[in-house]
Amino acid sequence: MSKQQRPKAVIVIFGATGDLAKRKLFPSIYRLVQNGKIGEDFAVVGTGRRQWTNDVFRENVKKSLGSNISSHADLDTFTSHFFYHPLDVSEPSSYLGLEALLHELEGYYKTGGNRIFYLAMAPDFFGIIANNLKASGLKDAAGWTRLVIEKPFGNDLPSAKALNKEIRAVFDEEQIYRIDHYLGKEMVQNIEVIRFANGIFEHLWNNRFISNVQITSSESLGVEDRSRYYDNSGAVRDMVQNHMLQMVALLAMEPPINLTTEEIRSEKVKVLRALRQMEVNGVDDYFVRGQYGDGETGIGYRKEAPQLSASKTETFVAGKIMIDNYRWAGVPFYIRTGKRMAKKSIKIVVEFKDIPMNLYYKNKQEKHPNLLVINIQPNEGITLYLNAKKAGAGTDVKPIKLAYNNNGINGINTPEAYEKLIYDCMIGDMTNFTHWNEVAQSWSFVDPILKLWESDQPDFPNYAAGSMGPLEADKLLEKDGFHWWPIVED
Ligand SMILES: NC(=O)C1=CN([C@@H]2O[C@H](COP(=O)(O)OP(=O)(O)OC[C@H]3O[C@@H](n4cnc5c(N)ncnc54)[C@H](OP(=O)(O)O)[C@@H]3O)[C@@H](O)[C@H]2O)C=CC1
Ligand SMILES: O=C1O[C@H](COP(=O)(O)O)[C@@H](O)[C@H](O)[C@H]1O
Repeated sequence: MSKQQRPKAVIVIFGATGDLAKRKLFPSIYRLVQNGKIGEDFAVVGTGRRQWTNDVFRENVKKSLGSNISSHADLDTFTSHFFYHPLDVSEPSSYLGLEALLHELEGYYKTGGNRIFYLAMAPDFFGIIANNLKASGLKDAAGWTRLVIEKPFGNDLPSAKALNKEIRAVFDEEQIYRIDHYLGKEMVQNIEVIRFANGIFEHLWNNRFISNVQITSSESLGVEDRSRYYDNSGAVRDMVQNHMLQMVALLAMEPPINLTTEEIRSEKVKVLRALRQMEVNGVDDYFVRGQYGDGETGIGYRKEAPQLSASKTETFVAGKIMIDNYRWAGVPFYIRTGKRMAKKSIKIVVEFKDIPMNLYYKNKQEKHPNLLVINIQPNEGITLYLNAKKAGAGTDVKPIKLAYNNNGINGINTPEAYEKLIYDCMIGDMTNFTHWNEVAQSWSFVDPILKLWESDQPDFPNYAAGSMGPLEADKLLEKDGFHWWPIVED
């Protein structure tokens, strides 16, 4: 990429002393610079209430990169682009000094007056920050201004609508980048290509040939030091409303008429609109929840922090999602996600229907349906499970697999999701960010689950740390004649 094409901007991170900035944002910006995607024309301004200096901030940025650095000289040059401005976001006067700093940096780094405001903070602050960016004049930059908003966007549909109204009073929809980092994952982006660039799949991609789809995002970690946030959120808000439903939308959408942001988003919205809406008293037929107790891999959720001792927050969700449209009528999309499960894995299994008559199995009850597995993490790739003849005499069958592994050199995955999304924001590509209509439809789908689960008393804990979740999650599929395909690393 020539130097002229590299995007230029000052990136202001609200919440720069927090976990997300440290674990994801700084390392991603570093890699973008290392890979030549951004050049010299950038600066990062970190904010938080902590009274840090530029030097302290730069030390923290360095630490966040761990051992993933090419040389110490490069590192000093890199962190010299980082500046810290202490600020309490709810205090309008604290924004004044920020404008002066941005002005100075824009002159020095020749960023064309382009500004990204990245809100890496709790959602309660999103509206306040947007209003203060307007009141202080910070949003009226000489170049373009973009607002990146972390999830969760609201707490339910009414609060999301209120938040959206507040933000839209300041920013246009085209300036709002609602980030869902799953949309930056290589293999999540690959779903569209696997589907629409392969005749052998696309023609079979419907209710005549697919019996069910299973999407798992299991984590081996618990809530770590995020329990304050997590306990008010739970797995439905934290994972289902956003990441899991986005994967459902990509798997189920119709081919867009072209690859523009508008067309792709609009196809996803159509799927989300077609999700079968549950009544509160019908949720139990479709969704089950869990919370981990003591187990092989650790202590129970309620013991992780004093304020969790009687928590009824779900750390696991499994659900059956029906898409009531022509292509998908009758095909369950099962999802499950949870903390402290047996392993970290993100995987999609597309199970194809059985052939009408089974000539080759010895045992007529035996079934080896064809599966297309999309491995998202930790391995990236696709595996197709087929049946073939056992070598030797006779026509006995054995399942075989064709596997494609997308991992980079030495098993290092392709660019980190945040790296791609920060870059997309810098070049103004909103395709892999969620439009308000997607967010609203997703809340509308999960709201009945939240309503029911907030109103009754669950029997927690109901799964052991290190397991694949509660028995109810297995029963959910068994009653339809299916079972979860085991999570093996293909
Ligand atoms: N961490 C993660 O893995 C992920 C996080 N997210 C989302 O990212 C966002 C941030 O999460 P995370 O980094 O974990 O949160 P943290 O609690 O680690 O960080 C919160 C940040 O907000 C700052 N802050 C809090 N109150 C104020 C205030 N009044 N004025 C100025 N700054 C303030 C804190 O700085 P200080 O203490 O210095 O004031 C800190 O930098 C959330 O929306 C979360 O849902 C999304 C996906 C994953
Ligand atoms: O958004 C979130 O995602 C992470 C899981 O992300 P992954 O890329 O590691 O699959 C989850 O741990 C966190 O609770 C949630 O807020």
